Amino acid sequence: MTNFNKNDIFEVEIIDLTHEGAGVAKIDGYAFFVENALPGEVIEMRVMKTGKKFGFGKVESYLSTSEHRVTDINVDYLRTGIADFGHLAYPEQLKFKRKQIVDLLAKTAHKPDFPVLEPIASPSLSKYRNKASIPVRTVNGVLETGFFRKHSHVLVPVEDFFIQEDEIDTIVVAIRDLLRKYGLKAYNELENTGFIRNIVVRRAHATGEIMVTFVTRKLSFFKVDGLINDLTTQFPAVKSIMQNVNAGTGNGIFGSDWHILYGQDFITDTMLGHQFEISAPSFYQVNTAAAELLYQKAIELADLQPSDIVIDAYSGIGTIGLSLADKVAHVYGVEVVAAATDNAIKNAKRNQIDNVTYVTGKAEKVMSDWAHDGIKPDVILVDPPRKGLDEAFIQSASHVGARSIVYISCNAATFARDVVRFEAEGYKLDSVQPVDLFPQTHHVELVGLLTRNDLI
Ligand SMILES: C[S@@+](CC[C@H](N)C(=O)[O-])C[C@H]1O[C@@H](n2cnc3c(N)ncnc32)[C@H](O)[C@@H]1O
Repeated sequence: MTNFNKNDIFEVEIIDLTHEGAGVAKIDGYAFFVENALPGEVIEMRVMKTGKKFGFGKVESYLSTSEHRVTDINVDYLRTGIADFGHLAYPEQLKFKRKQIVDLLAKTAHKPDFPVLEPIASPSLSKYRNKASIPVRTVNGVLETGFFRKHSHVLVPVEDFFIQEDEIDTIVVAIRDLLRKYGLKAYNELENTGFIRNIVVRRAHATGEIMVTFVTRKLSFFKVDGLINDLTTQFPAVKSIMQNVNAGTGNGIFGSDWHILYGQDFITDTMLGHQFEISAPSFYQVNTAAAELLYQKAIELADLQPSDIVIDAYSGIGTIGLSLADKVAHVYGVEVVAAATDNAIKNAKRNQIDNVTYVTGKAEKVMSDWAHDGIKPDVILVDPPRKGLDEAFIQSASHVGARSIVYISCNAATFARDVVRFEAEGYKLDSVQPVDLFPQTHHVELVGLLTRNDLI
């Protein structure tokens, strides 16, 4: 076993990538993770840090570079994680994401070589994000907006975020300048002082309407009138300015205290031919055009019949359920964020859809209530957060006899775990279709279809 000291230099070959895009090199079986290094590349690596099981290295020089390397990427995008795969050619990003799903299904669900379909690419490879959550901090005595360096809270000032819509980058810089003009103080998380913690901007992809949320440490907002006047004069597309007060010291962006500073508390977008109100606390997919492809695929896999009862679990503002309601008899949706359910109910009315029922609650509890009430869904569509489904949800969902489960997942690891649980309850995995919602980043999205064994 080699002894490693900080600043030692080794010649190594990169043999793999971690799921977050770092290169992996091994010396005598000991793994080093190296930023900005791709499989096949031979580098001189400087040892930066070592632990019991693995260490971190830095590229000192490239002795050979990969044919799949993108050379004109700003390294700040890799350092901050804004685009941690930005140095890898897009077709290779897709291959890597597919392989991750294949590997996780092999490891966790004991399905070696499951025929995961070729990923559906995102229609846009950059400038696709319709939402930005930008931290505001003081750097060298000046209020700055940017992004934290990976695994840290050191702000790297950034003006061009590469994967966000241009209009969002422009308004973030303008807001930064207005905050400076009005002398507002950036948050200091070490001392829990200062005022502006984050700026959250959401822009409806189809309509161009913009919502700005100022996340502040306290309620009282110095010089807010001038700031709002300047901002709305400069950007007439701003339809909503919100304030969220977060006095906490944790990492969560939003607190629970919301105020309307200007206009309405929602913006409106169009997806798959329907209009959707979106409020600030509600989830809304960040890559609208790719999300439309994902939802279309999910609806296609559901193979809906006019007499079907569908459950849309983790329904957010109703995007999926309302997009399929005209094909079925009734849709029941459940979502834990009340503001999102409120949007879903209004969105149903706005689109003259009356065969839907949306409730606020935890999916695991409401699914069991529905089962007790005798609701017999034909299809259960789930779209949970990264932690996947609760065991209780899988139990109740499996006992109501739905012919299929359409599972949209943003985390292949929890998806693979939940496939095992559904299989124990009599379902079988039929297909897995990755859809790339997050080009240039490590994030993976997929839709899987499970069908009941006894129906085959
Ligand atoms: C990935 S989003 C999907 C939202 C929606 N289907 C869409 O595509 O816009 C997951 C949603 O699940 C909600 N959620 C999280 N935990 C939940 C729970 N235990 N029960 C119900 N909804 C939950 C979140 O608030 C969020 O709206």
